Amino acid sequence: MRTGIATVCLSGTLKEKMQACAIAGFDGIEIFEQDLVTSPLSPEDIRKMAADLGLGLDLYQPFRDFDGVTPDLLKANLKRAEAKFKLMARLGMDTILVCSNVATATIDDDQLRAEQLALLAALAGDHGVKVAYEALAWGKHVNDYEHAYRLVEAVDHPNLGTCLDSFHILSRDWDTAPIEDINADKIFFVQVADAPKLSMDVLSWSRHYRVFPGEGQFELAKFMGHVVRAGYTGPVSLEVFNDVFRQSDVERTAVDAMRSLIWLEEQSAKWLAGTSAETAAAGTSEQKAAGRRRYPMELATLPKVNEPAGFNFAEVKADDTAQLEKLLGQLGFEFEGRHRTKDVQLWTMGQARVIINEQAALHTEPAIAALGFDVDSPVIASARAQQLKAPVVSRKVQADEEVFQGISAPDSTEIFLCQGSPDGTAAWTQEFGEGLEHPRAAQTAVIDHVNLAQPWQHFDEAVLFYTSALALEPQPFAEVPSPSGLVRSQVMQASNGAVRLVLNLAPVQQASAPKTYQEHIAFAVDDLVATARSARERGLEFLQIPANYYEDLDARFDLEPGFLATLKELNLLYDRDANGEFLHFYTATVGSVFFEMVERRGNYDGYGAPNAPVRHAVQYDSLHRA
Ligand SMILES: O=C(O)c1ccc(O)c(O)c1
Ligand SMILES: [Mg+2]
Repeated sequence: MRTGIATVCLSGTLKEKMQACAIAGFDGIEIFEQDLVTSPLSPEDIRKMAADLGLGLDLYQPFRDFDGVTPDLLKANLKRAEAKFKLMARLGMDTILVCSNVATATIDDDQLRAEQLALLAALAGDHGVKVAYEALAWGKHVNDYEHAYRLVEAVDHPNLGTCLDSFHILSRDWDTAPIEDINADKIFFVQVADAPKLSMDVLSWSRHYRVFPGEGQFELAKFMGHVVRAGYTGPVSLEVFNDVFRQSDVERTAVDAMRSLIWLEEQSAKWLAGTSAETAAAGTSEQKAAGRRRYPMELATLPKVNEPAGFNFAEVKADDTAQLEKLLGQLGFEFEGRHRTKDVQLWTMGQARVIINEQAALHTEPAIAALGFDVDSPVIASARAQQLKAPVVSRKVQADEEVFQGISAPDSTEIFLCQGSPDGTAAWTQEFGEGLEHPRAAQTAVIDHVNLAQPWQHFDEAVLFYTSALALEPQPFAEVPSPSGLVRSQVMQASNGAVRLVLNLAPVQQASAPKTYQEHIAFAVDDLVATARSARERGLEFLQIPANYYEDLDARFDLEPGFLATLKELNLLYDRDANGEFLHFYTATVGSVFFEMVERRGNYDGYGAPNAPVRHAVQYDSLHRA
C-alpha cells in the first residue's frame, strides 16, 4: 500500500512538515495549497527537496468551487485552474483535488455540471494533469460520493476521476459497499481520516475533530476493504484536520500518523480475509472463487498479537520510597525482598505485583513508571510494536535474569511485554530476595485496572498506541466533572476484562496551581470491607468521602441501613447496575500516585464512574489545603 499524508495534518513550515514525513517513512504527500502559498520556497525548491527526501508529491489540493456556476464564473474558474496546472508542472505534480462546490454553485443541474467538468478535464488533459473530483459532505449540491462518481462517468474523460475521502462518506453514513462498483481507473485518489462520533454540523466536525485511523469510531477497515476490492492501487493518504495535531510536535505527529496507516493496512487485510472466508463458506463455486480472489493492492501484515491476558506487574518509582512502602504495607501488601542486582523491591498481594523502583533520579516524586502485560509471546508482541514504530526501552539485565521486551508509551510509561503463566505467577519473582520463608497470607488480589493521566496533546496517540500495539479495545469516552475542569476519560480494555487501562486527559493546568496530575493503580480483592478494616487498623490514610455523598447514595439506591453505615464508616464508595455491584476506596496520594482497592460483585464491569467526580473533588480539596 502506498502511504501518504496531507501537509494540513501537521504543524510547522512546509519544509519542517516534509522532513517529518520523510523521517516517519511516508511514500508521498499531499501539498495543501496554503502551505505552498505561505512558503518562502519556490516550486522548484519544493520539487527538489521532495526528491531529495524520497517523497512523492502525490496530490495538490484543494481546488474549490468550480462546478455548477454561471458562464462568467466558469470562465474565471478555468483561468484559475490553468494557473494551478502550470504551477503543478513546476512542482512536477500530476494530480489535483477538486472538491464539490460549497459556495458559488447557483445551478443545480447534473448535465451542466458534467459539461463544466468536461471543460476542466480537457484543459487538464492539455497540461498532463489528472483531476480528482471529491464530494464534500457539505457540498451545496454534490455531497455524496456516488453522485460525484456519476458525474465522472458522465464526463468519461481520461483526465477526470474521483477522490474518495472516508470522512465525507462515513460522516454522512453513506453505504460503503457500492465503492466496489466504481471503475478502479476512475479512482484517482483515496484519503482516510477517522473521527469520534459527535453530533454537530459536519463542516465543523470535519475541520476540527478528524483524527488518525484507530483514534476515532469510523469503520475504516471496511471502507478500505471496499476500496481494495474495487481494484484501487494508488496512494492511501491521511487527511486529518485537527486542532491538536496542528499545534503539536511535527515529527511526533508524523510518526503517530504513520502508525495509524500501518495499523489500518493490517486491519483492512484482516477485514478482507474475514469477509472472503464468509463469502467462500456461502456456497456456489462463483462465490468460492470470489472468496479466494486476490486484489491488485498489496496489503502488508504485522506480527499477530492477541489481547493481553492480564497485568504482570506495575512499577512505581521514587527517590525516597518510604511513603510508598508504608502505603503498600498498610494496604496489606507483603514485602518480598529486593532484586539480586537492581535497586528495586517487590511487593505482592496474591497475584498483584508492585515493583518499587529506587533507581529514580533525585527529587523524583513517587510516580507510575512501568506496566507489565502478560502476552502470548513477548518477542512477537515486541516485533509488532516495533513495526508500529513504538520506541524500544532497554533495561540492563544480567545473564541469568529474565529479559523483558519493553516499549515506551506516548506518555513515557514503560510497557513491558511479559510471559504470563496460566496460574498467574511470574518466573522473574525468583530474582527477588531469598527463599520466602514467611507464611503466605490468604489474601487473593489482582491488579484490576490502572489509570494513567495523559498529556492533552498525546491523548489520541495513546488510544491508537494501545489499540494497535497491545490489541486493547477502546470504549466510548466519558467526561468526568472535576473542580479543575471536565476530565476526558477513555477505557482501553481486553474483551474479558483481564486488562483495563483508563486514560484520563487532565484539564490544562494553571501554572500557579498545585499539581493535579494524578494516576493510580487499582487492586481487586474478594472482601473489600475486611480489607478496609485491616488497612484502617494498620493506620492507612483513606481518601475522606463527604457525608453528602452517602445521603445521595441512599437516595439513589435505598441501601440497607447497616450496610450504608459500614460504607460511611470506612470511606467506601459504592455503585450498582444491572450486572452487579462495585465497592471501592482510595488512599491518600503520594507524589502523583494513589492506590484504589475494589471489589466487583456479580458481573459488574464498570469503574464506579458516578463516583469519579467525588474522588476528583476530594483530591482537589486536599491538594489545595496542603
Ligand atoms: O474542509 C475542506 O475544505 C476540505 C478540503 C479538501 C478536502 O479534501 C477535504 O476533505 C476537505
Ligand atoms: Mg478530502
